[in-house]
Amino acid sequence: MTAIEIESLRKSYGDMTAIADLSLRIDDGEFFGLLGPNGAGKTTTMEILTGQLSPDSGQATVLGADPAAQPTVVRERAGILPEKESPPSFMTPREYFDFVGAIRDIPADAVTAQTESWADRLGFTAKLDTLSSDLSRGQQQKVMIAGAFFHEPDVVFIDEPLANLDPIVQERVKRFLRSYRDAGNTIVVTTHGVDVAAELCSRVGVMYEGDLVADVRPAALDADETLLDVFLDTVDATVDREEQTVDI
Ligand SMILES: Nc1ncnc2c1ncn2[C@@H]1O[C@H](COP(=O)(O)OP(=O)(O)OP(=O)(O)O)[C@@H](O)[C@H]1O
Repeated sequence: MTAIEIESLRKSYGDMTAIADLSLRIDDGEFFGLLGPNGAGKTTTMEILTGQLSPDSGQATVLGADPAAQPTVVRERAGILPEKESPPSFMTPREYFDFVGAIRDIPADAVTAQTESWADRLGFTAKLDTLSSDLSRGQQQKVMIAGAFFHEPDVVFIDEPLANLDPIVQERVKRFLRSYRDAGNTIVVTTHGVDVAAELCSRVGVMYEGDLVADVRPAALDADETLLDVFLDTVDATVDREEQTVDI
């Protein structure tokens, strides 16, 4: 089954083309990584898939629903962790989780169980009743990760999941993400961490100037080839091709 389908997607900001004719299919149960240099269009793609932005043309569907036309359908079934998002400064993590539980319609006892289990898993039990404004950036990131999974979404969109986390917590988050995918869920991450993508993802798409320029299965790479090699070679080859086109 297809979890995410993108067909001839285009999005510009004024004269700036952020997404140029992007097509991509992600199957149920894939752990998909979106890589690309700064400005490649990764965040714009994620924002379209999560219903935060409408495309200029083309189609995108998430679990069969159009995020632009049916944003609440997508938000109900998807977990979203945008880049640089923090829990509200005026709430404690416990209050934030109660809030997430309320808007997600999760029974109170399940919210309590999830709160305790996530605080234990990521090591912030002692901070559950501290105002978020008094948490470190990494502690805030832990709270946001937990909140994205509270309603056990079928599809999760995560921007830089390991940002600001110490190495011990990074390992715990990686282990959790693998187990979540092994349970049949679909995960889409955007990251600049090529090593992280190689380690976690079953499939990696490389974007450059709004287009997909490589589609790689890290496990299928030759022993003497790394994902970083593929990434650098693909981007270099695309830049060369464009420069030649301009010369002609
Ligand atoms: N609101 C906006 N207004 C104008 N231009 C924008 C806006 N948002 C993004 N862009 C431009 O669109 C292009 C794609 O941006 P996007 O944020 O999707 O890239 P990205 O791959 O996520 O980059 P990064 O890795 O740096 O986060 C960039 O050239 C960016 O400057």
